[in-house]
Amino acid sequence: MSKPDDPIGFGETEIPHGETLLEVDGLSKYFASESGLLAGISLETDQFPPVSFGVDQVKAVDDVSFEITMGETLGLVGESGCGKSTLGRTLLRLLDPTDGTITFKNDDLAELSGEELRQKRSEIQMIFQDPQSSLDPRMKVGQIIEEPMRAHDMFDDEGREARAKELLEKVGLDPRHYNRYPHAFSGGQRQRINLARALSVDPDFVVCDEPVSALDVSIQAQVMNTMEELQAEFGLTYLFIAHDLSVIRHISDRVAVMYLGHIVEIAEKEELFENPQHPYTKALLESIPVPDPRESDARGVLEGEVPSPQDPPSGCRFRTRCPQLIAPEAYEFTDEEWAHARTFMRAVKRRTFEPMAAAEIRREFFDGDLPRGDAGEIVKDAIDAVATDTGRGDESDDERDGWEMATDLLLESFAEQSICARERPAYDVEPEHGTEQHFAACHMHR
Ligand SMILES: Nc1ncnc2c1ncn2[C@@H]1O[C@H](COP(=O)(O)OP(=O)(O)OP(=O)(O)O)[C@@H](O)[C@H]1O
Repeated sequence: MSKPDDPIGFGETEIPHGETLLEVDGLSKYFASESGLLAGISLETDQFPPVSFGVDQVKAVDDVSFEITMGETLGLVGESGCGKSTLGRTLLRLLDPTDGTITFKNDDLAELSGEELRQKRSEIQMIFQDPQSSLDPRMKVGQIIEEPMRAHDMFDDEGREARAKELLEKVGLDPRHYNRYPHAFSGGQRQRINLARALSVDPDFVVCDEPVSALDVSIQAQVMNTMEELQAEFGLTYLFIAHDLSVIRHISDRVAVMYLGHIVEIAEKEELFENPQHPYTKALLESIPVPDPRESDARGVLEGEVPSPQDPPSGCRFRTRCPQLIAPEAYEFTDEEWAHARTFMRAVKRRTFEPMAAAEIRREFFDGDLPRGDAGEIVKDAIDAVATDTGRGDESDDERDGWEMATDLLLESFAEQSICARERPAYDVEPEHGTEQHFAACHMHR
């Protein structure tokens, strides 16, 4: 925490350590999928007039809610494209939110504009991944660090220089390098310059977007350690975005896991790593490379592609890849029958097996026994549609072949009827480690 007599701090902030600093509620950010005159216009040959004017939107962040408390580091992790950067930028109002509120110290940032927003911006800063391109090569390090202070009319020239030099030292650089240009510094040092610049205006909250991803592993830990020291000294709160779980584990107090625009799990760090409750989190944790290659075969992998954020799955967004998709209640599946049907449905959808006779498919996927009742009839029709001896591929009069028919039949009858497709999950789980809330968006916890 910065002390009032600390020459570099501007005094205590009014929010006590551990109290809510930022609260995000129902935040969404949609992008128009294409810019230009013809964006959103599509040709539909089977209708009249053959043109539709649907606005295609990329739902990069979709109805996200969470809080960050004063002095903590919330890690935000997820695969590339899941919306992490968009969320970070929207919090800072570098992007305008489509919907929702961002309450920062009692102000709704989503509503602020003009001078009010400009004022707030000194309290929230951002550090980006690429320390190379975020530093203007024509400016000296001192000018770079002083720039935000100048923009916010802080201090006179002398005061700014004194603060810049002090900050250089605080971030682990030599204050005598004040007059050097960025190219004279290594990647890790350049990220330290970025840190000094962000801290120059004494922010409370720093959004760190993959700040160490471009650095060598050996340098990553050093920069993170410095960030932790600065956090303790200046009472900073971090939202730390990374795709690398070992980085997240190093620095976070709590962790939020993002998938396709939604937050699917939030928990204290130890709880999340030791007691993950969302199948996506489990898959991410299992995909961490292990030093012993003999173990690697046994590890789960994320199957299938991430669906398009333009047309995300209903209900749980992870359901199309989830190994634990819940059986639809309309049928009386046993656990084993459902496991077989689910595996078969995925294999047909992805066409992961060579065409074979119907009896062979039954043996391969169902141990020879189809599910009982209506579910069995559906599976039988699907098998017949793709099997070499009963396949209807050649007979179909439109472009749909047997695989497509089988895929549609199985998905519509089973996957789309699951609670996972019908309702968006949101549950609190009893934590095994610590006392913080453990949120998991998975119907297994219903
Ligand atoms: N300006 C934009 N216009 C249209 N779509 C965008 C824009 N910015 C991001 N997107 C889309 O929004 C989705 C989320 O992107 P975002 O960059 O936030 O993800 P991310 O998790 O930070 O990924 P990465 O780690 O690769 O940066 C992606 O599908 C991306 O293509």
